[in-house]
Amino acid sequence: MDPENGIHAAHTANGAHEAHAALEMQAPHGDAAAHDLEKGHSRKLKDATLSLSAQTVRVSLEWRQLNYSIVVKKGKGKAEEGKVTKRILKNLSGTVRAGTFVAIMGPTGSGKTSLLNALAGRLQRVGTLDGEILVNGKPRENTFKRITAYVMQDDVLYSSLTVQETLTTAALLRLPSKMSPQKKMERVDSIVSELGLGKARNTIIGNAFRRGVSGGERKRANIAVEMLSNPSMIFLDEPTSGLDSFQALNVMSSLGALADKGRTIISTIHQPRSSIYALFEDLLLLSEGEMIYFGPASQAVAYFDSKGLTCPQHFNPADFFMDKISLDSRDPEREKESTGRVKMLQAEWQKNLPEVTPAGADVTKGDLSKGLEDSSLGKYASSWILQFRVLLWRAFIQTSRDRLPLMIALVQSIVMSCIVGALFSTVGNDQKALQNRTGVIFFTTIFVAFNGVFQMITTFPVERAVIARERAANAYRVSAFYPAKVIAEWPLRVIATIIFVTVVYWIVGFQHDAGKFFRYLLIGIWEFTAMNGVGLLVSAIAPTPPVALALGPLVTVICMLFGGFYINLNSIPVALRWISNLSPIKWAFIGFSINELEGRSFSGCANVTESTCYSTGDKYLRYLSIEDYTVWESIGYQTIVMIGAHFLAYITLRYNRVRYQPLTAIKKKQ
Ligand SMILES: Nc1ncnc2c1ncn2[C@@H]1O[C@H](COP(=O)(O)OP(=O)(O)OP(=O)(O)O)[C@@H](O)[C@H]1O
Repeated sequence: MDPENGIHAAHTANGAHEAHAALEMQAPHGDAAAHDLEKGHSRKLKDATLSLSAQTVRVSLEWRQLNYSIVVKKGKGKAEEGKVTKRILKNLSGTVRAGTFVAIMGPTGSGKTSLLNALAGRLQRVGTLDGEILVNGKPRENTFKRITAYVMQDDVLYSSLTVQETLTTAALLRLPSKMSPQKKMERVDSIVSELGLGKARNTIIGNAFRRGVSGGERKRANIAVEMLSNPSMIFLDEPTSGLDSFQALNVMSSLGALADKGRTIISTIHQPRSSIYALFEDLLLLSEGEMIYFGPASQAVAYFDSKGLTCPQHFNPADFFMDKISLDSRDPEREKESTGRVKMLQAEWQKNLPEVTPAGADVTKGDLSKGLEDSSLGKYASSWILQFRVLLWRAFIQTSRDRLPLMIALVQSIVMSCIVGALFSTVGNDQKALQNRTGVIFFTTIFVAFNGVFQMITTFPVERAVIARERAANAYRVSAFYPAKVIAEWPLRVIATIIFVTVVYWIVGFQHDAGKFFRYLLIGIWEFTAMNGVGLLVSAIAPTPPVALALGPLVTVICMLFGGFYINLNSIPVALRWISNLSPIKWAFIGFSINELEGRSFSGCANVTESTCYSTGDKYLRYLSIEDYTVWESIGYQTIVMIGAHFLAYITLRYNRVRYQPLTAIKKKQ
């Protein structure tokens, strides 16, 4: 079957189906974002397949003498002085015409992702990139990012949102404010239709622990999010990784259809099956950072044939090329033979280069700003307040549906409060009771602290990948994201702390006074909120989730050490006292202790003269060196620590971001 006709036929059939499915779809309920969603859904799908290409400017891309190298090691001894530089991309030149579907193929480590990232402006600020990259004949500028999309290899999406909700939030955030909500929803519908996501529309994205859409649908949802801004050029890194061959064909067919509509598609791919290979218009083969072939995919077999490498009949050309351009290091003989072949192919390509990709050939000229839907826009498409509302809604939905972490915290609270209750229920009122009461108080501070930190370090580091992607696309400000996240999640996360503190307070038999109880509860809630900030700070600093999981307990234990229980606050060396002032555990311990012990009498000192006998709680507070504070002062200091922790977490999140090589300042090779 002609793959192109196949795609078109499937696409048209899908279009009708999606339109029908969209009309039947249930709109989620909730706040303003959801309201926008409902409006979008209740409308008639007048033009579900509204052509995105109508507004798309055609974009071509050229690159000349592109070199990318990184310093992998710096020598120590004199003989090794200087740097060891690894050349990842070597003198690459080429042109991608507007509206073509280009596949970048090559063995692992050949530089495919590096080239894709260099062209897309997503190469991290590691190493040196030089050469020339032109878009429609001109150097890239900031507009370039707004008319292009980049689809990462990993599908980083919120697992508990449905496909529809994922796309709706993305549309509300990324499309210009002056576009009406209805138009935004039309855009969502049209993309759902274009990418064949109709059936999956109301299914959650899912993850390894929770079944959601299929791998192919998740990949298409990922592509759909990036498609919302109606990009003229789409870069994709291994869009078929992790998919079975049928799903892979579906995804690649969808991309082929997008190219047919005038978009330029550049995608890396590992080893496509022959029906996927047939979808590519142009093929770029890389080996060891050098070009082996770049031209029509249909002529690649003939090109290899002309170099003495004949592809057997009925053999997948992609497999054949990979066999011929990979280095085989299984034994020295094979390595020598394969190295010689790759070098020959690299040299042959260099000879052909001026003829095959003449500078400026087939280059589309055109003003990129014509591809912008709102050229007056600043860095962000939507206003701060809309971003805040949408992110608040999303954070609430994600957290309330992601029940496992909440359930774990809840079960921990119930189990631990029962154990603590059983252990301390006969705590009494004698001298031993003093030790027992302060023991249970300190244990409460520790439990609440771990609860606050763990709920963040087990969820937020994973979420950071999504945030990184969204920030790279300038979807929203961190100043909108951070408060929305904290405010939306807090009511759900704090429940475990409320249960623990309440049960322990009454089972142990702390003072039967409503005012005292509510102050005690407030101290616990405040400590939890402060430790939430510490958890977010740790997660924002940690480069990976495992680092966050290691760092979180470490920081909590330090807070514990300086908490005033293991070491008397006056015994802490003066130079280190500032650390204890930063510990939410210390302020909670002080608040809890004063609230419970102040004004309370303890038996067992009638005939005792030793100063270690404490007839009143106030005496014991003096012994703990916390008699100078009041409950409200401890809450006040805790408030400062809480605000400080959240502020630092926000600042870290804001500035600890991936930095890319500049778009324009590529140095020309001398
Ligand atoms: N930041 C970096 N530090 C060190 N080496 C790097 C870095 N980035 C890329 N490389 C190296 O450059 C080479 C090309 O990497 P790249 O990811 O572009 O290859 P690839 O063809 O996409 O590989 P794969 O198919 O395995 O994803 C590899 O040897 C890789 O180890």
